[in-house]
Amino acid sequence: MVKAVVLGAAGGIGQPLSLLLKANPLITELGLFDIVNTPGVAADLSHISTPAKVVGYLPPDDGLKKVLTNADVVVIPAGVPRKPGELIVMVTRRDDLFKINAGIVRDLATGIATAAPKAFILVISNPVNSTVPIVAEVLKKHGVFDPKRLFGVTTLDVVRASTFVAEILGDLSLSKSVAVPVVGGHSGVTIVPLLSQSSHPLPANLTTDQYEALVKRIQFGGDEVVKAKDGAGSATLSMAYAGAEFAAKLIRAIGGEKGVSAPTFVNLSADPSGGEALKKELGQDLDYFSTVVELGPEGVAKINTLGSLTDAETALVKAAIPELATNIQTGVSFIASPKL
Ligand SMILES: NC(=O)c1ccc[n+]([C@@H]2O[C@H](COP(=O)([O-])OP(=O)(O)OC[C@H]3O[C@@H](n4cnc5c(N)ncnc54)[C@H](O)[C@@H]3O)[C@@H](O)[C@H]2O)c1
Ligand SMILES: O=C(O)C[C@H](O)C(=O)O
Repeated sequence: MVKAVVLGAAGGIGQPLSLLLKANPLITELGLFDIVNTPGVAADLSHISTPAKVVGYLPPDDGLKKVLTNADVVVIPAGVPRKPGELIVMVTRRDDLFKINAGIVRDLATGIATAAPKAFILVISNPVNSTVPIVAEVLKKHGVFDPKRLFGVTTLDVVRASTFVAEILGDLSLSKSVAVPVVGGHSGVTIVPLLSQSSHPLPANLTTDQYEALVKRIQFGGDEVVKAKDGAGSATLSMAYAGAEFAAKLIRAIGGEKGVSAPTFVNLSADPSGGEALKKELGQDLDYFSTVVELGPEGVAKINTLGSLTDAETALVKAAIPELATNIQTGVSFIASPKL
C-alpha cells in the first residue's frame, strides 16, 4: 500500500504528474492538493482504471492536513514557474520567483512536518538548490528532519542528458537506455553532466565545440523551453515525466527492490561516510549536492562519490560550487530570517 500526494496538483506540472502517478500500479492512494481545482482534477483522474484511489483537497477544512495524513511519498511542484528573462540561477538577491516559492514551500513543509513527518519528500519547486534546504530547515525546527527522506528532483536534467546524447548518436530510440550522471545542482552552471561516464560513449570524433555545446544545452535546457513557451511558463510535461520516473524508482526501492539508484539533490548527512567522501572529493564543505544516490527502504542508502572525471568535468564541478554554496545558504537563511 503506497499513498502518494501531490502538492500543487492542479498546475502545469501537477496535472500531468498526477496522471502519471495514477498510472503507476504500485500506488494505491493518490492525494491531490492545490489552492484551486483539485476536486475536478481528482474526479477526472478517478475514472482511470488503475488501482489508486484519488481524492482532491483544497485549503479550507484542513485540506492540507487531510491530504498528508498517512502519506508515504509527497511530491511538491507547487509554486510559480519562470517567464522569459528570469533566471532560476539566483545569487543573493531575492527575486520574485524565490520570494514566492520559498514561502509556499516553507508553508507546505510545515504541513508535512506536523501531518506526515515520516514521508519521503520530493521537491520540484524552484529554485531546487534553495527550496530543498528550506524544507530541511523547517523539518529541523519541528525536530523531524531525516535527511534520508528528502530529495531535490533533478531528474529532468538526467532525462535531457539522455535525450540529447541519443540525438547526437543519431538514434532517439536509445534515449531510454542512455544513462548520464548529472551532478551538482539544478540551475545553470550548477548542473554538471558527467558525459565521460555515459553508458553510451559520445562519438570519438566529437569536437571540443560540440562537446561544449552539448554541456551548455543540458545546463540551460530549461531556457530552451521557457523561450519556446513564450510567456506561458516553463517545462511542465517533460518535468512531469521526470518527476514520475523518480517517484517510481523511489517507490520501488522503499518496497524492497535492490539496485535502484538515481542522481538526486540530497543533504550529505543522509549517508555520513559517503557524504564525507564526496565533500573530500569536492574539496568543499557543502551540505547539499546532487550525485548518484543508491535508494533503499529508508530512502537514501548510499551517496556515491563522483568517480573519475575528465579535466573538463573537473572544471565544471569547480565552477558549480560557489553558486551552489550561495543558493544553499539563501534557502537556509530564509528560514533563519523569514522576513528578508
Ligand atoms: N525541478 C525541476 O526540474 C523543475 C522543472 C520544471 C519546473 N519546476 C518548477 O516547478 C514549479 C511549478 O511549475 P508549474 O509550471 O507547474 O507552475 P504552475 O503555475 O502551472 O503550477 C503551480 C501550481 O502550484 C499551485 N500552488 C500555488 N501555491 C500553492 C500552495 N500554497 N499550495 C498548493 N499549491 C499551490 C498553483 O495553484 C498552481 O496550480 C515552479 O517553481 C517551476 O519553476 C521545476
Ligand atoms: O527552467 C526552469 O525554470 C524550469 C525547470 O527548472 C527546467 O529545468 O526546465
